[in-house]
Amino acid sequence: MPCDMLVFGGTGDLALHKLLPALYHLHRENRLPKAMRIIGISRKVLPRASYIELAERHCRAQIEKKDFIESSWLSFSQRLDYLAMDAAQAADFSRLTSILKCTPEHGCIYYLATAPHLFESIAANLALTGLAGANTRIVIEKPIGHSLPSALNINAAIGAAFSEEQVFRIDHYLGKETVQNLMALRFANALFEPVWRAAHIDHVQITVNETIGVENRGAYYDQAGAMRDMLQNHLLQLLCLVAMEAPVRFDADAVRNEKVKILQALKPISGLNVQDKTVRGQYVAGQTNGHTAPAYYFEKNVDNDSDTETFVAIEAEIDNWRWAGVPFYLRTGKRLATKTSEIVIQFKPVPHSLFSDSQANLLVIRLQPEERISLELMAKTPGKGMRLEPVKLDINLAEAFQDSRRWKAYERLLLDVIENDSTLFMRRDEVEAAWQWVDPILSGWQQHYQRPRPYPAGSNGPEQAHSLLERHNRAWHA
Ligand SMILES: NC(=O)C1=CN([C@@H]2O[C@H](COP(=O)(O)OP(=O)(O)OC[C@H]3O[C@@H](n4cnc5c(N)ncnc54)[C@H](OP(=O)(O)O)[C@@H]3O)[C@@H](O)[C@H]2O)C=CC1
Ligand SMILES: O=C1O[C@H](COP(=O)(O)O)[C@@H](O)[C@H](O)[C@H]1O
Repeated sequence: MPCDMLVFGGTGDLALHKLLPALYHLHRENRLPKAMRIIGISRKVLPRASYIELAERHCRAQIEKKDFIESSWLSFSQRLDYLAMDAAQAADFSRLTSILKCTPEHGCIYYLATAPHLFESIAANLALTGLAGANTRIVIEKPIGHSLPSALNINAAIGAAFSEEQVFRIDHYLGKETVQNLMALRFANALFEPVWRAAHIDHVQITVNETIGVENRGAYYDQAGAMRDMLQNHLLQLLCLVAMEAPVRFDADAVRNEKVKILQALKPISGLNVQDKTVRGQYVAGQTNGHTAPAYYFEKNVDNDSDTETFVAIEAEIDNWRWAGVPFYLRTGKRLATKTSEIVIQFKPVPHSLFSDSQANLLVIRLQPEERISLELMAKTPGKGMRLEPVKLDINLAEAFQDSRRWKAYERLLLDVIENDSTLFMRRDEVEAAWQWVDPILSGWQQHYQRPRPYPAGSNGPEQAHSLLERHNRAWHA
């Protein structure tokens, strides 16, 4: 169906760095509906030509030189338009009716790339203006709220204006190729299913380490912290994909039914337990990428006495038959030594070892910086005697599929919205179940763990995050 896309927050960081470059790629590959217009919206008064200049400047910086084709940009820019309005003001929405064609034959996608406090009023005003009909969709960004009550309010307000099928709650980690490959690995190969359970798996690690600090997002981040910014959404979604049962079909409801069961089975962590099961950290000054990075509390728009965590590690457990007794170690943080996102499945050792140097198998699913899947197996070293060493069965996904361009997460997800496929988006009950687990940890922190542990920028995080595993004779995958 032909449609237009309205990007509320069209001059913001997300729109300029992620959404417009992704839409450009889709345009260049002829994936966008023919006459689809992309209309940026924010309060700043800007002529259309200046918006196009702003978009071009950012797209040129984001897109690889070889992919930025002048003629493609020119035709893409013809799709771009801009409207200055205040999305908090109901009266301003009447301006949309004159520029939008919301008919049964022509749809409209509303992408809310604004702060979450605007979500409720935007949804309500779109409905009041008659712009929330069946041919429309609304996309909202994580984090959805900052707690369960606020998420319930946002979901209720969105739900009052749009039906659940029209709502796309985006978590860009689900758009990453290797994350989708995790489903292929688990459910398209007979090999892993028999061993994918407590009897054979010692523990699972999910790591999303970043080298960047809070950049220009201090005002938002200081209110959110690593728990709300990353763990409540991206890491819990990864955990769901590792742990869920096989869905009966690969469709939105079947996949999301299985994911929500995992979130509901997470063993609660609350009260004093947070001191045992979680680690909060905050970076202080240190060396990163050859320069000195300031302490978090000296970053722009961050409170000088901030208690916000820039690092979190958790030992989580899933109370169900498949996973009883298997710890899932989650960690994420900013200003760490390396940018690494990976899922590590540590298998149990063989039940009876014939060889003194045998080690348990390890499956590493690397999302970033490169996409690869590697399985460490024990093998005999050449020559006399039975000396064993781990060797890797290693698939570099970029090399395995050399002929195809690797899609960025937002490209895949934006196309899914356009094609009305919500399989890789979070359903309302998933978001609420995730907050249900996270909220008691946040209140446990307030009462029993207010001060985060300091760690130098450029390090591997606070010492306590290592002790979390070492006390059980385990270690984070290096
Ligand atoms: N940046 C990122 O990488 C990511 C962001 N997100 C989420 O995306 C959303 C946007 O984040 P981000 O782009 O960083 O935020 P920014 O602060 O960079 O951008 C906010 C945008 O909203 C506009 N805006 C603010 N108030 C209004 C208003 N009343 N009416 C109309 N427009 C308004 C701003 O323009 P103006 O002030 O001119 O009105 C600006 O264009 C947030 O929910 C964030 O959590 C999620 C994942 C990653
Ligand atoms: O959602 C977010 O994700 C980014 C990390 O995304 P990645 O794709 O670069 O791994 C993070 O920097 C940001 O704080 C957070 O809001």
